[in-house]
Amino acid sequence: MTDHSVPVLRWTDAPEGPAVLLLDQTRLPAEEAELRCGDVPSLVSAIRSLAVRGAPLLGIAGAYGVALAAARGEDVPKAAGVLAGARPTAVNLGYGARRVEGAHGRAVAEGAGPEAAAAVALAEARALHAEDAEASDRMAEHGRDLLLNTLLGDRRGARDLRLLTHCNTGSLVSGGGGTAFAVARAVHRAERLERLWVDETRPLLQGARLTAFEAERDGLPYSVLVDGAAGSLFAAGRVDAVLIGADRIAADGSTANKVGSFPLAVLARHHGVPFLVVAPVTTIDPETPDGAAIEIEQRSAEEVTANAPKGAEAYNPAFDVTPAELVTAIVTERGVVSPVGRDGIAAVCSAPPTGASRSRNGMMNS
Ligand SMILES: CSC[C@@H](O)[C@@H](O)C(=O)COP(=O)(O)O
Repeated sequence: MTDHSVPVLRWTDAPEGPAVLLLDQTRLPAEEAELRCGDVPSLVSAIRSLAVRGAPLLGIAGAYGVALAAARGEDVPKAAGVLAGARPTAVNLGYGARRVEGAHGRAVAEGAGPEAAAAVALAEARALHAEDAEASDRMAEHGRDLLLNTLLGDRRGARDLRLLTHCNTGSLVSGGGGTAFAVARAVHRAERLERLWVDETRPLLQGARLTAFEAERDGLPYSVLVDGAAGSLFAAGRVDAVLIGADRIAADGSTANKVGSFPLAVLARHHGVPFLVVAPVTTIDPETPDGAAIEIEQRSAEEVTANAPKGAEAYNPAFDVTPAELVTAIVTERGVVSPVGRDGIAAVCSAPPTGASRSRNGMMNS
């Protein structure tokens, strides 16, 4: 995993009181600066500005945010609601906030005083943080084995892999090594990565600024490309698989991820290339029946109109939805879902938390 001189996210009790400390991702790669969020409004602002971002890390931030409200003696359900709504698409944010709210509420119901209940909330946030780190390791193993042994092992022979990724999905978005990027890193450590193609990821450049930063740090061979160049790479036969993360996976396997992911899935299908989604089970939302039901965050026009005439209007969705039928497999910490559909999604959701992958109900061993 990438070592950051400033930790991606940590809790502090001292000296000025409890706070969530963040590596400010808006300032990368130029500067590794720490941002102190001493109350829920400042954390919500950091979430909205993408100082802290990426689905699993948003879950961790939401969890610590609720612990922060509890430590400050504030209205915990209200804080959880505000945090959960700060960005609508990434389901982990609400999951983390609501999980800690639940632990705090149960402690209060059992008679805990404010300090004891706040300690329970913090312990729950820490547990979620540790679980996410563990999940990264398992996803990396499952994804690497799926690529090297199952999907591409026979077809590609001994040739090393050219993997294409979009947005940023490494240790900057996780308590551990990340999701899709963690798989690329594992392939690299297996000495089977020829190249990681890094989409720059318009408009906020999470690929060019953040994934390239992580690839550089971890020594992966990589190239940055503008998002629109992916088609010519596929046409030239220079992509062996696409790896992306997810912000929300619906019950049918349809996947919301950074805008520009869906066109990659179409390209991958056209060229017969596997398209893999790598995400922890916490990113699956069984309450969302299908892709059409996923709320897509719309962002400000200013993010895309810097070079347009004054007053230009914009269409700026943060995410798009890839239909389940275009996803070759979903790699989770509990195993791999393939084919992707309701049965496989239901099976992985009910699999034991650290269990090995299974070979029934649409899940296959990797
Ligand atoms: C493991 S991260 C998966 C997704 O959260 C990631 O691909 C993504 O789209 C992040 O979007 P962002 O708007 O930068 O938070």
